[in-house]
Amino acid sequence: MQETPRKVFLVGLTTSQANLTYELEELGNLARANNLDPVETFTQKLERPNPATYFGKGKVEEISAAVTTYDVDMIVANDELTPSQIRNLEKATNATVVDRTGLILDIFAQRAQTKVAQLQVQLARLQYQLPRLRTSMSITLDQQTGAGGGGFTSRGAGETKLEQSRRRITAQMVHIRQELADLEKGETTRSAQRQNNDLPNVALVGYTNAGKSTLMNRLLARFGIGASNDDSKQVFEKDMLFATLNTTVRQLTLPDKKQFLLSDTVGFVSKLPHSLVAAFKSTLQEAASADLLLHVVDVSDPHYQDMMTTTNKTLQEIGVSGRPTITVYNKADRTELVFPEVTGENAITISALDIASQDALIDLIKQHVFKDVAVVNLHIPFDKGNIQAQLAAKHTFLQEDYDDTGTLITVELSTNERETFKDYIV
Ligand SMILES: Nc1nc2c(ncn2[C@@H]2O[C@H](COP(=O)(O)OP(=O)(O)OP(=O)(O)O)[C@@H](O)[C@H]2O)c(=O)[nH]1
Ligand SMILES: [Mg+2]
Repeated sequence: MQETPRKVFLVGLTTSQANLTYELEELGNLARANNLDPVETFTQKLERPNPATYFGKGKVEEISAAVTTYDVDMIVANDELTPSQIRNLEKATNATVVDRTGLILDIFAQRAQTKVAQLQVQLARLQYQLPRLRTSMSITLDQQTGAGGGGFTSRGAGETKLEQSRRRITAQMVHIRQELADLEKGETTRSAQRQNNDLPNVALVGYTNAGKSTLMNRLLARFGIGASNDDSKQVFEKDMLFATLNTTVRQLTLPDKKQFLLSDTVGFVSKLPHSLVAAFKSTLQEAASADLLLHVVDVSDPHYQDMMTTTNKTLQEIGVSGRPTITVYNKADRTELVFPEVTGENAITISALDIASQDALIDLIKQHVFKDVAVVNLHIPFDKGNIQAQLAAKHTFLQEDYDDTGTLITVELSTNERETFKDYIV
């Protein structure tokens, strides 16, 4: 059963580049996803954060007073704070201070389903926790990760105890890295096998909650193996932040037998902690090696442009750049926009829930990933029936005829396939 949400303050700074309205709305969503209830927001305009207390002195006093008035015991900060900023703010306000990074790590920890995701998140948390052992948040983290055994509850705890915790965490990190390396070896093999498969690889990427998994499921229901009869191939979709943490790859077969692989990936949010970005780099290999990215955008969100910028920045950070991309403006059913509508070579407005939209998107994907196909004529001797079967499994023949020695086939082949079957091309 869900406990009553804990009341918190959201606090943030307007620095020169920040879009604080967008970031605070996002922070509120992150807080709510952690069962926190933001009751008030405090902001201040500063060139850069105060190195000691994040806010200036006056603001800290204002917040301290409000902590008493509102009877709030937790403050959520919009940036990643330094360990000493957290400690000083906690001392001044008498409340627990959590930063954006801590919140995101907690959500990921709750959502992680697979062994790899769990280890990656745990590693990221320990890395975050290590320099923060003397903040009150680390006590909660301790209990959750079992890292420090929930050992010290007062800030005056002895250096030895602190040293012990540090050592334990470091040892745990070494262990997890080893376990991950072992697990990833298996994953690399699988991914290499897929590459041999020769099928174009299309990856769904985008901001969290944009509708990536929904789109994947709708397309799978129609074009997946076994199609709608097979629910086990469906991925998890839900109206929540970070519903998906691990990458799923599925094969789609279109009515004309053209095939491609579609992968669903973790969603992004601004200021995604570096430790998590690093941790999920390997999970995001599918996106990095994709022939085509579908950048899914929730166009019904007033902040969708900021979300697009966030996604592009994150992709760059994980080393995915210069990939051919289609921007998919999704959830148009919640707006006044016309859909489905192709708006240029690389953009389309759709609703993932709408069949006509799915078809229009598939057409656009085909134009991109099968653009190297060409019509060829093949002559296959009668004793090479296996070659003909191989082709028939993947293609609808445009024409089929016979002569004395074999079958004459007209079919669309990709560059790779034209190479494979070059002996039969006439
Ligand atoms: N109205 C409407 N809702 C949609 C559409 N696409 C997705 N949704 C809803 O949006 C919510 C989030 O969808 P998901 O598919 O889980 O989003 P995601 O991009 O996979 O999110 P993460 O896994 O968190 O990154 C769900 O409640 C969906 O039903 C759409 O085209 N129209
Ligand atoms: Mg998802």
